[in-house]
Amino acid sequence: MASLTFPDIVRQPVTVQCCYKPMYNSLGNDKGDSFAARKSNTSRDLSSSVASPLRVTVPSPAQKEIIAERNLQNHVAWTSIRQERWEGELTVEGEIPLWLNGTYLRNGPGLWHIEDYNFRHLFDGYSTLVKLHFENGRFTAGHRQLESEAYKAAKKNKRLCFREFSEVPKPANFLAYVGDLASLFSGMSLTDNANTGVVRLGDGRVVCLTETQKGSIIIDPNTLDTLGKFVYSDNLGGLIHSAHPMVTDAEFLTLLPNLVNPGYLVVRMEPGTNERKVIGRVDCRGGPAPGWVHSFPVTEHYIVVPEMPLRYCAQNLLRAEPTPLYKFKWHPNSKAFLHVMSKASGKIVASVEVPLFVTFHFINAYEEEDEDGRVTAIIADCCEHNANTSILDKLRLHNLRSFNGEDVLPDARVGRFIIPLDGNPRGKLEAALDPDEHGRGMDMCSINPNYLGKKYRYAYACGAQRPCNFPNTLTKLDFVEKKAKNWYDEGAVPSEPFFVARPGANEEDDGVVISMISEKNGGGYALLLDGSTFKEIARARFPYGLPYGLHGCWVPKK
Ligand SMILES: CC(=O)/C=C/C=C(C)/C=C/C1=C(C)CCCC1(C)C
Ligand SMILES: CC(/C=C/C=O)=C\C=C\C=O
Ligand SMILES: [Fe+2]
Repeated sequence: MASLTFPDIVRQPVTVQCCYKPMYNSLGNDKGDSFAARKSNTSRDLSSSVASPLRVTVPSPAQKEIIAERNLQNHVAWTSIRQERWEGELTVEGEIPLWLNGTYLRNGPGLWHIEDYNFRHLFDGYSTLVKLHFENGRFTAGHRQLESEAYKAAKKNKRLCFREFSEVPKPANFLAYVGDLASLFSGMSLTDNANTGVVRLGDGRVVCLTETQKGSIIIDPNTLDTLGKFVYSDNLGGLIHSAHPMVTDAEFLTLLPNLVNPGYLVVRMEPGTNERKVIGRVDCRGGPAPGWVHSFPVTEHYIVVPEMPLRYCAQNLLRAEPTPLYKFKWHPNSKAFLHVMSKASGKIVASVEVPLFVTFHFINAYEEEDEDGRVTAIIADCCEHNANTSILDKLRLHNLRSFNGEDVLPDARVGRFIIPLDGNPRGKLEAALDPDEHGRGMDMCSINPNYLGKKYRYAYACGAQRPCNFPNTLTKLDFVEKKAKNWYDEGAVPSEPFFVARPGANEEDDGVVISMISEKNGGGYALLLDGSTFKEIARARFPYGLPYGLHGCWVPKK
Protein backbone atom coordinates (compact mmCIF):
# COMPACT_ATOMS: atom_id res chain seq x y z
CA MET A 1 0.00 0.00 0.00
CA ALA A 2 1.38 3.36 -0.99
CA SER A 3 1.08 6.24 1.42
CA LEU A 4 0.15 9.47 -0.35
CA THR A 5 -0.27 13.05 0.64
CA PHE A 6 -3.32 14.79 -0.73
CA PRO A 7 -3.00 18.13 -2.45
CA ASP A 8 -3.39 21.07 -0.16
CA ILE A 9 -7.03 21.55 -1.01
CA VAL A 10 -7.99 21.63 2.59
CA ARG A 11 -5.97 23.85 4.90
CA GLN A 12 -3.82 21.03 6.26
CA PRO A 13 -2.37 18.25 4.12
CA VAL A 14 -3.94 14.92 4.92
CA THR A 15 -2.10 11.65 4.76
CA VAL A 16 -4.13 8.98 3.09
CA GLN A 17 -3.42 5.36 2.47
CA CYS A 18 -4.12 4.13 -1.02
CA CYS A 19 -6.21 1.00 -1.05
CA TYR A 20 -7.39 -0.98 -4.03
CA LYS A 21 -8.72 1.93 -6.10
CA PRO A 22 -6.98 4.84 -7.73
CA MET A 23 -7.09 7.84 -5.42
CA TYR A 24 -8.46 10.09 -8.12
CA ASN A 25 -10.38 8.20 -10.71
CA SER A 26 -12.24 10.08 -13.34
CA LEU A 27 -14.95 8.36 -15.27
CA GLY A 28 -14.63 10.97 -18.00
CA ASN A 29 -11.84 10.95 -20.55
CA ASP A 30 -8.34 10.09 -19.51
CA LYS A 31 -7.47 13.73 -18.91
CA GLY A 32 -9.83 13.55 -16.00
CA ASP A 33 -12.27 15.89 -17.73
CA SER A 34 -15.08 14.56 -15.61
CA PHE A 35 -18.59 15.90 -15.87
CA ALA A 36 -18.64 16.48 -12.15
CA ALA A 37 -15.54 18.64 -12.33
CA ARG A 38 -16.51 20.80 -15.30
CA LYS A 39 -16.53 24.53 -15.01
CA SER A 40 -19.55 26.37 -13.73
CA ASN A 41 -20.22 29.15 -11.32
CA THR A 42 -20.38 26.65 -8.53
CA SER A 43 -17.70 24.13 -9.41
CA ARG A 44 -14.38 24.92 -11.03
CA ASP A 45 -12.45 22.69 -13.35
CA LEU A 46 -9.91 20.83 -11.28
CA SER A 47 -9.26 18.32 -13.99
CA SER A 48 -5.56 18.96 -14.28
CA SER A 49 -5.17 18.05 -10.63
CA VAL A 50 -6.77 14.71 -11.42
CA ALA A 51 -3.88 12.35 -11.81
CA SER A 52 -3.52 8.91 -13.25
CA PRO A 53 -3.96 6.07 -10.78
CA LEU A 54 -1.62 6.13 -7.78
CA ARG A 55 -0.29 9.60 -8.54
CA VAL A 56 -1.66 12.76 -7.05
CA THR A 57 -0.43 16.10 -8.30
CA VAL A 58 -0.32 19.19 -6.16
CA PRO A 59 -2.45 22.00 -7.59
CA SER A 60 -0.68 24.98 -9.05
CA PRO A 61 -0.90 28.33 -7.22
CA ALA A 62 -3.48 29.42 -9.82
CA GLN A 63 -5.63 26.38 -9.09
CA LYS A 64 -5.30 26.98 -5.37
CA GLU A 65 -6.58 30.47 -5.98
CA ILE A 66 -9.60 29.12 -7.84
CA ILE A 67 -10.31 26.71 -5.01
CA ALA A 68 -9.92 29.41 -2.37
CA GLU A 69 -12.14 31.77 -4.33
CA ARG A 70 -14.78 29.10 -4.79
CA ASN A 71 -14.72 28.28 -1.12
CA LEU A 72 -15.08 31.90 -0.20
CA GLN A 73 -18.01 32.31 -2.54
CA ASN A 74 -20.03 29.32 -1.54
CA HIS A 75 -20.04 26.97 1.36
CA VAL A 76 -18.78 23.58 0.19
CA ALA A 77 -22.09 22.11 1.41
CA TRP A 78 -23.82 23.87 -1.50
CA THR A 79 -21.05 23.43 -4.05
CA SER A 80 -21.12 20.62 -6.61
CA ILE A 81 -18.92 17.61 -5.92
CA ARG A 82 -15.59 18.22 -7.61
CA GLN A 83 -15.14 14.87 -9.33
CA GLU A 84 -17.19 11.80 -10.12
CA ARG A 85 -15.51 9.43 -7.74
CA TRP A 86 -12.84 8.99 -5.14
CA GLU A 87 -11.89 6.28 -2.69
CA GLY A 88 -9.21 5.98 -0.03
CA GLU A 89 -8.34 5.20 3.55
CA LEU A 90 -8.63 8.03 6.05
CA THR A 91 -6.57 8.85 9.08
CA VAL A 92 -8.65 8.71 12.22
CA GLU A 93 -8.37 11.10 15.16
CA GLY A 94 -9.83 9.36 18.18
CA GLU A 95 -10.98 5.79 18.19
CA ILE A 96 -13.47 3.89 16.13
CA PRO A 97 -15.21 1.27 18.27
CA LEU A 98 -14.07 -2.20 17.28
CA TRP A 99 -17.67 -3.42 17.22
CA LEU A 100 -18.52 -0.97 14.41
CA ASN A 101 -18.13 -3.22 11.37
CA GLY A 102 -20.03 -2.35 8.25
CA THR A 103 -20.69 0.43 5.79
CA TYR A 104 -22.62 3.63 6.23
CA LEU A 105 -24.03 4.81 2.90
CA ARG A 106 -25.36 8.31 2.32
CA ASN A 107 -27.24 9.64 -0.68
CA GLY A 108 -27.93 13.22 -1.64
CA PRO A 109 -28.08 15.72 -4.48
CA GLY A 110 -24.38 16.57 -4.80
CA LEU A 111 -24.08 17.93 -8.34
CA TRP A 112 -26.10 21.03 -9.15
CA HIS A 113 -25.04 22.03 -12.62
CA ILE A 114 -24.75 20.87 -16.20
CA GLU A 115 -21.96 22.66 -18.02
CA ASP A 116 -22.65 26.34 -17.25
CA TYR A 117 -26.29 25.83 -16.31
CA ASN A 118 -26.88 25.96 -12.56
CA PHE A 119 -29.81 24.21 -10.91
CA ARG A 120 -31.94 26.22 -8.55
CA HIS A 121 -33.11 23.95 -5.76
CA LEU A 122 -31.23 21.74 -3.30
CA PHE A 123 -33.39 18.77 -4.35
CA ASP A 124 -32.52 19.13 -8.06
CA GLY A 125 -28.92 17.90 -7.84
CA TYR A 126 -27.70 14.63 -9.32
CA SER A 127 -27.24 11.90 -6.75
CA THR A 128 -23.84 11.67 -5.08
CA LEU A 129 -23.31 8.52 -3.02
CA VAL A 130 -20.86 8.50 -0.14
CA LYS A 131 -19.68 5.45 1.79
CA LEU A 132 -17.88 5.17 5.10
CA HIS A 133 -16.57 1.67 5.63
CA PHE A 134 -15.57 0.61 9.13
CA GLU A 135 -13.63 -2.58 9.69
CA ASN A 136 -11.80 -3.52 12.87
CA GLY A 137 -11.10 0.10 13.80
CA ARG A 138 -9.96 1.05 10.26
CA PHE A 139 -11.80 3.45 8.09
CA THR A 140 -12.07 3.77 4.30
CA ALA A 141 -14.31 6.20 2.50
CA GLY A 142 -15.38 7.02 -1.01
CA HIS A 143 -17.92 8.83 -3.12
CA ARG A 144 -19.36 8.28 -6.55
CA GLN A 145 -22.03 9.71 -8.80
CA LEU A 146 -25.09 7.51 -9.28
CA GLU A 147 -25.40 6.56 -12.95
CA SER A 148 -29.08 7.32 -13.36
CA GLU A 149 -30.53 7.72 -16.83
CA ALA A 150 -31.09 11.41 -16.04
CA TYR A 151 -27.43 11.93 -15.08
CA LYS A 152 -26.07 9.96 -18.05
CA ALA A 153 -28.36 11.81 -20.48
CA ALA A 154 -27.31 15.19 -19.08
CA LYS A 155 -23.66 14.23 -19.34
CA LYS A 156 -24.04 13.01 -22.92
CA ASN A 157 -26.23 15.82 -24.20
CA LYS A 158 -24.72 18.55 -21.98
CA ARG A 159 -28.17 19.69 -20.95
CA LEU A 160 -31.11 18.78 -18.77
CA CYS A 161 -33.15 15.95 -20.31
CA PHE A 162 -35.58 14.98 -17.52
CA ARG A 163 -37.85 16.81 -15.09
CA GLU A 164 -36.17 17.21 -11.73
CA PHE A 165 -37.72 18.53 -8.51
CA SER A 166 -37.82 22.11 -9.81
CA GLU A 167 -36.01 21.98 -13.14
CA VAL A 168 -37.91 21.22 -16.34
CA PRO A 169 -36.10 20.48 -19.62
CA LYS A 170 -36.96 22.57 -22.63
CA PRO A 171 -39.23 20.34 -24.77
CA ALA A 172 -36.54 20.31 -27.45
CA ASN A 173 -34.03 18.83 -25.00
CA PHE A 174 -36.23 16.03 -23.89
CA LEU A 175 -37.59 15.29 -27.36
CA ALA A 176 -34.07 15.19 -28.71
CA TYR A 177 -33.39 12.55 -26.12
CA VAL A 178 -36.52 10.45 -26.26
CA GLY A 179 -38.10 11.62 -29.48
CA ASP A 180 -41.76 11.28 -28.57
CA LEU A 181 -44.13 14.14 -27.78
CA ALA A 182 -46.52 11.96 -25.80
CA SER A 183 -43.72 10.99 -23.47
CA LEU A 184 -43.62 14.52 -22.12
CA PHE A 185 -47.00 13.95 -20.49
CA SER A 186 -46.83 10.24 -19.75
CA GLY A 187 -44.25 10.27 -17.00
CA MET A 188 -41.38 9.25 -19.23
CA SER A 189 -39.94 12.71 -18.85
CA LEU A 190 -39.80 12.40 -15.04
CA THR A 191 -36.39 12.00 -13.51
CA ASP A 192 -34.94 8.75 -12.22
CA ASN A 193 -32.29 10.76 -10.34
CA ALA A 194 -32.52 8.76 -7.11
CA ASN A 195 -30.98 11.46 -4.91
CA THR A 196 -32.98 11.29 -1.68
CA GLY A 197 -32.15 8.16 0.24
CA VAL A 198 -30.68 4.70 0.15
CA VAL A 199 -32.12 1.60 1.82
CA ARG A 200 -30.96 -1.94 2.42
CA LEU A 201 -33.77 -4.38 1.73
CA GLY A 202 -34.26 -7.49 3.86
CA ASP A 203 -32.75 -9.58 1.05
CA GLY A 204 -29.54 -7.50 1.03
CA ARG A 205 -30.18 -5.49 -2.11
CA VAL A 206 -29.32 -1.82 -1.70
CA VAL A 207 -31.62 0.63 -3.46
CA CYS A 208 -31.36 4.38 -3.99
CA LEU A 209 -34.67 6.19 -3.99
CA THR A 210 -36.42 9.44 -4.72
CA GLU A 211 -40.06 10.41 -5.13
CA THR A 212 -40.47 9.05 -8.64
CA GLN A 213 -41.00 5.30 -8.79
CA LYS A 214 -38.68 5.03 -11.78
CA GLY A 215 -35.99 6.54 -9.56
CA SER A 216 -35.43 3.28 -7.69
CA ILE A 217 -31.91 2.16 -8.55
CA ILE A 218 -29.88 -0.76 -7.24
CA ILE A 219 -26.26 -0.15 -6.29
CA ASP A 220 -23.35 -2.22 -5.07
CA PRO A 221 -22.69 -0.99 -1.52
CA ASN A 222 -18.99 -1.86 -1.73
CA THR A 223 -18.07 -0.22 -5.02
CA LEU A 224 -21.00 2.23 -5.28
CA ASP A 225 -21.45 0.88 -8.85
CA THR A 226 -24.88 1.44 -10.33
CA LEU A 227 -26.24 -2.05 -10.99
CA GLY A 228 -29.53 -1.19 -12.67
CA LYS A 229 -33.12 -0.19 -12.15
CA PHE A 230 -35.19 -1.73 -9.38
CA VAL A 231 -38.24 -2.60 -11.46
CA TYR A 232 -41.49 -3.15 -9.57
CA SER A 233 -42.99 -6.29 -11.07
CA ASP A 234 -46.61 -5.58 -9.99
CA ASN A 235 -49.11 -3.63 -12.03
CA LEU A 236 -49.92 -1.01 -9.43
CA GLY A 237 -48.85 1.79 -11.74
CA GLY A 238 -48.63 5.40 -10.68
CA LEU A 239 -45.55 7.50 -11.12
CA ILE A 240 -44.66 8.65 -7.63
CA HIS A 241 -44.28 7.22 -4.14
CA SER A 242 -43.04 8.25 -0.73
CA ALA A 243 -39.29 8.93 -0.80
CA HIS A 244 -39.04 7.17 2.58
CA PRO A 245 -40.38 3.63 2.58
CA MET A 246 -40.32 1.87 5.95
CA VAL A 247 -37.77 -0.86 5.48
CA THR A 248 -36.99 -3.68 7.91
CA ASP A 249 -35.54 -7.15 7.41
CA ALA A 250 -39.13 -8.40 7.08
CA GLU A 251 -40.79 -5.89 4.77
CA PHE A 252 -40.83 -2.73 2.68
CA LEU A 253 -43.89 -0.54 3.22
CA THR A 254 -44.66 2.52 1.17
CA LEU A 255 -47.42 4.86 0.01
CA LEU A 256 -48.46 5.47 -3.60
CA PRO A 257 -50.39 8.73 -3.94
CA ASN A 258 -53.11 8.81 -6.59
CA LEU A 259 -53.49 12.27 -8.09
CA VAL A 260 -56.47 11.43 -10.30
CA ASN A 261 -58.62 9.80 -7.65
CA PRO A 262 -57.19 11.56 -4.58
CA GLY A 263 -55.96 9.00 -2.11
CA TYR A 264 -53.07 6.71 -1.26
CA LEU A 265 -52.43 3.01 -1.80
CA VAL A 266 -50.65 1.49 1.15
CA VAL A 267 -48.44 -1.30 -0.16
CA ARG A 268 -46.05 -3.94 1.15
CA MET A 269 -43.21 -5.76 -0.56
CA GLU A 270 -41.52 -8.88 0.79
CA PRO A 271 -37.77 -9.39 0.74
CA GLY A 272 -36.60 -11.30 -2.33
CA THR A 273 -39.45 -9.99 -4.48
CA ASN A 274 -40.10 -6.88 -6.57
CA GLU A 275 -43.85 -7.15 -6.18
CA ARG A 276 -45.74 -4.70 -4.02
CA LYS A 277 -49.06 -5.96 -2.68
CA VAL A 278 -51.87 -3.66 -1.62
CA ILE A 279 -52.67 -3.57 2.10
CA GLY A 280 -55.41 -1.00 1.68
CA ARG A 281 -56.38 2.39 0.32
CA VAL A 282 -56.96 5.72 2.03
CA ASP A 283 -59.34 8.19 0.38
CA CYS A 284 -58.37 11.80 0.88
CA ARG A 285 -60.79 13.82 3.01
CA GLY A 286 -59.61 17.16 1.68
CA GLY A 287 -58.97 18.19 -1.86
CA PRO A 288 -58.34 18.72 -4.65
CA ALA A 289 -55.34 16.41 -4.59
CA PRO A 290 -53.47 14.23 -2.09
CA GLY A 291 -51.13 15.88 0.37
CA TRP A 292 -47.42 15.54 -0.33
CA VAL A 293 -46.09 12.40 1.39
CA HIS A 294 -42.32 12.60 1.58
CA SER A 295 -42.46 10.20 4.54
CA PHE A 296 -44.95 8.53 6.89
CA PRO A 297 -44.75 6.76 10.26
CA VAL A 298 -45.62 3.23 11.35
CA THR A 299 -46.28 1.56 14.70
CA GLU A 300 -46.08 -2.16 15.43
CA HIS A 301 -49.62 -2.76 14.13
CA TYR A 302 -50.58 0.38 12.21
CA ILE A 303 -49.54 2.54 9.30
CA VAL A 304 -50.24 6.26 9.67
CA VAL A 305 -51.08 8.01 6.40
CA PRO A 306 -50.59 11.79 6.67
CA GLU A 307 -52.77 14.06 4.56
CA MET A 308 -50.88 17.35 4.64
CA PRO A 309 -52.56 20.54 3.37
CA LEU A 310 -49.48 21.05 1.18
CA ARG A 311 -50.89 19.09 -1.75
CA TYR A 312 -49.60 17.94 -5.15
CA CYS A 313 -50.79 20.36 -7.82
CA ALA A 314 -51.50 19.13 -11.36
CA GLN A 315 -51.07 22.59 -12.95
CA ASN A 316 -47.76 23.15 -11.19
CA LEU A 317 -46.57 19.71 -12.28
CA LEU A 318 -46.83 20.79 -15.90
CA ARG A 319 -45.36 24.27 -15.51
CA ALA A 320 -41.99 24.97 -17.10
CA GLU A 321 -40.91 27.48 -14.45
CA PRO A 322 -40.91 26.70 -10.73
CA THR A 323 -43.64 28.23 -8.58
CA PRO A 324 -42.88 29.33 -4.99
CA LEU A 325 -44.15 25.96 -3.81
CA TYR A 326 -42.79 24.00 -6.77
CA LYS A 327 -45.12 21.09 -7.68
CA PHE A 328 -47.29 21.71 -4.65
CA LYS A 329 -49.99 24.08 -3.43
CA TRP A 330 -50.94 25.11 0.11
CA HIS A 331 -54.64 24.47 0.78
CA PRO A 332 -55.32 25.54 4.38
CA ASN A 333 -59.07 25.30 3.81
CA SER A 334 -58.75 21.67 2.80
CA LYS A 335 -57.59 20.91 6.37
CA ALA A 336 -55.11 18.33 7.57
CA PHE A 337 -55.79 14.71 8.49
CA LEU A 338 -54.05 11.62 9.76
CA HIS A 339 -55.44 8.22 8.79
CA VAL A 340 -54.54 5.06 10.69
CA MET A 341 -54.64 1.75 8.84
CA SER A 342 -54.32 -1.70 10.37
CA LYS A 343 -51.32 -3.47 8.85
CA ALA A 344 -53.08 -6.81 9.17
CA SER A 345 -56.50 -5.99 7.71
CA GLY A 346 -56.00 -2.82 5.67
CA LYS A 347 -58.98 -1.32 7.51
CA ILE A 348 -58.95 2.31 8.60
CA VAL A 349 -59.20 2.31 12.40
CA ALA A 350 -59.06 6.10 12.81
CA SER A 351 -59.17 9.14 10.57
CA VAL A 352 -58.79 12.38 12.47
CA GLU A 353 -58.54 16.03 11.63
CA VAL A 354 -55.39 17.60 13.03
CA PRO A 355 -54.05 21.17 13.14
CA LEU A 356 -52.39 22.31 9.91
CA PHE A 357 -48.82 21.08 9.62
CA VAL A 358 -45.80 21.01 7.31
CA THR A 359 -43.31 18.18 7.56
CA PHE A 360 -40.86 16.32 5.39
CA HIS A 361 -39.86 13.76 7.97
CA PHE A 362 -41.68 11.67 10.50
CA ILE A 363 -39.39 10.56 13.31
CA ASN A 364 -41.22 7.59 14.80
CA ALA A 365 -44.64 6.50 16.08
CA TYR A 366 -45.93 4.12 18.72
CA GLU A 367 -49.07 2.79 20.33
CA GLU A 368 -50.13 4.16 23.71
CA GLU A 369 -51.83 1.54 25.90
CA ASP A 370 -54.06 1.73 28.97
CA GLU A 371 -53.41 -0.40 32.03
CA ASP A 372 -55.32 -3.31 30.46
CA GLY A 373 -53.05 -3.26 27.43
CA ARG A 374 -55.69 -1.76 25.12
CA VAL A 375 -54.35 0.66 22.50
CA THR A 376 -55.94 4.02 23.23
CA ALA A 377 -53.96 6.35 21.01
CA ILE A 378 -51.15 6.58 18.55
CA ILE A 379 -48.30 8.99 19.10
CA ALA A 380 -46.55 10.13 15.93
CA ASP A 381 -43.57 12.51 15.99
CA CYS A 382 -42.25 14.58 13.11
CA CYS A 383 -39.93 17.47 12.29
CA GLU A 384 -42.64 20.10 11.97
CA HIS A 385 -42.11 23.47 10.32
CA ASN A 386 -44.85 25.32 12.25
CA ALA A 387 -47.26 24.90 9.32
CA ASN A 388 -45.06 27.27 7.36
CA THR A 389 -44.28 26.27 3.78
CA SER A 390 -41.49 28.84 3.42
CA ILE A 391 -38.93 26.16 4.32
CA LEU A 392 -39.18 24.90 0.72
CA ASP A 393 -38.01 28.27 -0.57
CA LYS A 394 -35.24 28.45 2.04
CA LEU A 395 -33.82 25.30 0.46
CA ARG A 396 -33.28 27.12 -2.84
CA LEU A 397 -29.55 27.09 -3.57
CA HIS A 398 -29.47 30.86 -3.94
CA ASN A 399 -30.80 31.25 -0.40
CA LEU A 400 -28.52 28.59 1.04
CA ARG A 401 -25.51 30.25 -0.61
CA SER A 402 -26.39 33.89 -0.01
CA PHE A 403 -27.62 33.93 3.57
CA ASN A 404 -24.91 31.87 5.21
CA GLY A 405 -24.73 32.98 8.85
CA GLU A 406 -27.87 35.12 8.68
CA ASP A 407 -30.76 34.20 10.90
CA VAL A 408 -33.30 33.33 8.22
CA LEU A 409 -34.04 29.69 9.08
CA PRO A 410 -37.74 29.51 9.94
CA ASP A 411 -38.61 28.01 13.32
CA ALA A 412 -39.33 24.31 13.54
CA ARG A 413 -40.11 21.87 16.33
CA VAL A 414 -40.65 18.21 17.13
CA GLY A 415 -44.35 18.01 16.35
CA ARG A 416 -46.04 15.31 18.40
CA PHE A 417 -49.39 14.10 17.07
CA ILE A 418 -51.74 12.36 19.45
CA ILE A 419 -54.27 10.33 17.51
CA PRO A 420 -57.13 9.02 19.67
CA LEU A 421 -58.49 5.60 18.75
CA ASP A 422 -61.77 6.03 20.63
CA GLY A 423 -63.72 7.59 17.75
CA ASN A 424 -62.88 11.18 18.67
CA PRO A 425 -62.73 12.99 15.30
CA ARG A 426 -59.82 15.26 16.24
CA GLY A 427 -56.19 14.64 16.99
CA LYS A 428 -53.77 16.94 18.78
CA LEU A 429 -50.46 18.41 17.71
CA GLU A 430 -48.02 19.83 20.24
CA ALA A 431 -44.26 20.32 20.63
CA ALA A 432 -42.66 17.25 22.23
CA LEU A 433 -40.10 19.50 23.93
CA ASP A 434 -39.39 23.22 24.09
CA PRO A 435 -38.02 24.11 20.61
CA ASP A 436 -35.47 26.43 22.26
CA GLU A 437 -33.72 23.24 23.43
CA HIS A 438 -32.58 22.78 19.82
CA GLY A 439 -32.45 26.40 18.63
CA ARG A 440 -35.82 26.17 16.86
CA GLY A 441 -34.29 24.29 13.95
CA MET A 442 -35.41 20.72 13.42
CA ASP A 443 -35.02 18.26 10.57
CA MET A 444 -33.10 15.23 9.28
CA CYS A 445 -33.83 12.76 12.06
CA SER A 446 -32.97 9.20 13.00
CA ILE A 447 -33.67 6.80 15.85
CA ASN A 448 -32.33 3.51 17.10
CA PRO A 449 -33.88 1.23 14.44
CA ASN A 450 -34.67 -1.40 17.10
CA TYR A 451 -37.27 1.08 18.42
CA LEU A 452 -39.05 1.58 15.11
CA GLY A 453 -42.78 1.68 15.79
CA LYS A 454 -42.23 1.23 19.53
CA LYS A 455 -42.30 3.54 22.53
CA TYR A 456 -38.96 5.32 22.42
CA ARG A 457 -37.06 7.95 24.30
CA TYR A 458 -34.32 9.32 22.04
CA ALA A 459 -34.05 10.78 18.56
CA TYR A 460 -31.12 12.37 16.74
CA ALA A 461 -31.60 15.26 14.35
CA CYS A 462 -30.18 18.54 13.08
CA GLY A 463 -31.08 21.61 15.09
CA ALA A 464 -29.92 25.22 15.04
CA GLN A 465 -27.44 27.43 16.76
CA ARG A 466 -28.57 30.84 15.62
CA PRO A 467 -27.94 32.93 13.64
CA CYS A 468 -28.15 30.45 10.76
CA ASN A 469 -29.91 29.88 7.45
CA PHE A 470 -29.83 26.09 7.68
CA PRO A 471 -29.80 23.57 10.54
CA ASN A 472 -26.20 23.62 11.78
CA THR A 473 -26.11 21.46 14.92
CA LEU A 474 -26.41 17.80 15.69
CA THR A 475 -28.90 17.31 18.47
CA LYS A 476 -29.86 14.40 20.67
CA LEU A 477 -33.46 14.69 21.82
CA ASP A 478 -34.59 13.14 25.07
CA PHE A 479 -38.39 12.94 25.13
CA VAL A 480 -38.52 11.86 28.78
CA GLU A 481 -36.36 14.63 30.25
CA LYS A 482 -37.55 16.97 27.46
CA LYS A 483 -33.96 18.08 26.95
CA ALA A 484 -31.53 18.18 24.04
CA LYS A 485 -27.76 17.76 23.86
CA ASN A 486 -26.25 19.76 21.03
CA TRP A 487 -23.02 19.43 19.02
CA TYR A 488 -21.86 22.52 17.15
CA ASP A 489 -18.78 23.60 15.21
CA GLU A 490 -18.74 27.17 13.91
CA GLY A 491 -19.53 27.35 10.19
CA ALA A 492 -20.09 23.60 9.91
CA VAL A 493 -23.02 22.08 8.04
CA PRO A 494 -23.62 18.58 9.44
CA SER A 495 -25.68 16.00 7.58
CA GLU A 496 -28.35 13.82 9.15
CA PRO A 497 -27.05 12.12 12.30
CA PHE A 498 -27.42 8.38 11.80
CA PHE A 499 -27.63 6.06 14.81
CA VAL A 500 -26.00 2.62 14.75
CA ALA A 501 -26.77 0.45 17.78
CA ARG A 502 -23.98 -1.51 19.46
CA PRO A 503 -24.66 -5.22 18.95
CA GLY A 504 -25.97 -6.66 22.20
CA ALA A 505 -26.83 -3.25 23.69
CA ASN A 506 -29.59 -3.01 26.30
CA GLU A 507 -29.88 0.76 26.42
CA GLU A 508 -31.68 2.62 23.64
CA ASP A 509 -28.82 5.11 23.19
CA ASP A 510 -25.96 2.59 23.39
CA GLY A 511 -24.31 3.03 20.01
CA VAL A 512 -22.71 5.65 17.81
CA VAL A 513 -24.04 8.53 15.77
CA ILE A 514 -22.46 9.07 12.34
CA SER A 515 -22.56 12.37 10.49
CA MET A 516 -20.57 14.04 7.73
CA ILE A 517 -19.56 17.62 8.22
CA SER A 518 -19.02 20.19 5.47
CA GLU A 519 -16.78 22.95 6.83
CA LYS A 520 -16.79 26.65 6.04
CA ASN A 521 -13.15 26.49 4.85
CA GLY A 522 -14.04 23.99 2.12
CA GLY A 523 -12.93 20.95 4.06
CA GLY A 524 -14.95 18.20 5.61
CA TYR A 525 -14.83 15.19 7.86
CA ALA A 526 -16.74 12.19 9.04
CA LEU A 527 -17.73 12.47 12.68
CA LEU A 528 -18.61 9.81 15.22
CA LEU A 529 -20.39 10.80 18.42
CA ASP A 530 -21.15 8.53 21.34
CA GLY A 531 -24.91 7.86 21.27
CA SER A 532 -25.23 8.21 25.02
CA THR A 533 -22.96 11.13 25.98
CA PHE A 534 -23.21 12.76 22.54
CA LYS A 535 -19.50 13.56 22.81
CA GLU A 536 -17.10 13.14 19.90
CA ILE A 537 -15.31 9.80 19.80
CA ALA A 538 -13.62 10.01 16.41
CA ARG A 539 -13.30 12.09 13.30
CA ALA A 540 -11.57 11.51 9.98
CA ARG A 541 -10.90 14.27 7.53
CA PHE A 542 -11.81 13.81 3.87
CA PRO A 543 -9.31 14.95 1.23
CA TYR A 544 -11.81 17.67 0.35
CA GLY A 545 -15.15 18.82 1.68
CA LEU A 546 -18.21 17.04 0.36
CA PRO A 547 -21.49 18.68 -0.54
CA TYR A 548 -24.45 18.33 1.80
CA GLY A 549 -26.19 14.97 1.66
CA LEU A 550 -29.59 13.77 2.78
CA HIS A 551 -30.31 10.26 4.04
CA GLY A 552 -28.31 7.15 4.72
CA CYS A 553 -28.46 3.51 5.74
CA TRP A 554 -26.26 0.96 7.45
CA VAL A 555 -25.03 -2.19 5.74
CA PRO A 556 -23.66 -4.50 8.44
CA LYS A 557 -20.61 -6.63 7.70
CA LYS A 558 -21.71 -10.05 6.44
C1 LIG B 1 -34.33 15.22 -2.79
C2 LIG B 1 -35.67 15.14 -2.22
O1 LIG B 1 -35.75 15.02 -1.03
C3 LIG B 1 -36.84 15.20 -3.03
C4 LIG B 1 -36.85 14.99 -4.35
C5 LIG B 1 -38.09 15.08 -5.01
C6 LIG B 1 -38.31 14.92 -6.33
C7 LIG B 1 -37.21 14.57 -7.24
C8 LIG B 1 -39.63 15.10 -6.81
C9 LIG B 1 -39.98 15.00 -8.07
C10 LIG B 1 -41.30 15.19 -8.63
C11 LIG B 1 -41.34 15.34 -9.97
C12 LIG B 1 -40.12 15.37 -10.86
C13 LIG B 1 -42.64 15.51 -10.69
C14 LIG B 1 -43.76 14.90 -9.93
C15 LIG B 1 -43.82 15.43 -8.57
C16 LIG B 1 -42.56 15.18 -7.76
C17 LIG B 1 -42.72 13.84 -7.08
C18 LIG B 1 -42.55 16.29 -6.73
C1 LIG C 1 -32.78 19.42 4.54
C2 LIG C 1 -34.23 19.53 4.79
C3 LIG C 1 -34.74 20.52 5.66
C4 LIG C 1 -34.04 21.34 6.42
C5 LIG C 1 -34.73 22.36 7.18
O1 LIG C 1 -34.70 22.69 8.28
C6 LIG C 1 -35.12 18.73 4.20
C7 LIG C 1 -34.80 17.65 3.36
C8 LIG C 1 -35.79 16.97 2.79
C9 LIG C 1 -35.57 15.83 1.98
O2 LIG C 1 -35.08 14.81 2.32
FE1 LIG D 1 -36.19 13.01 3.19
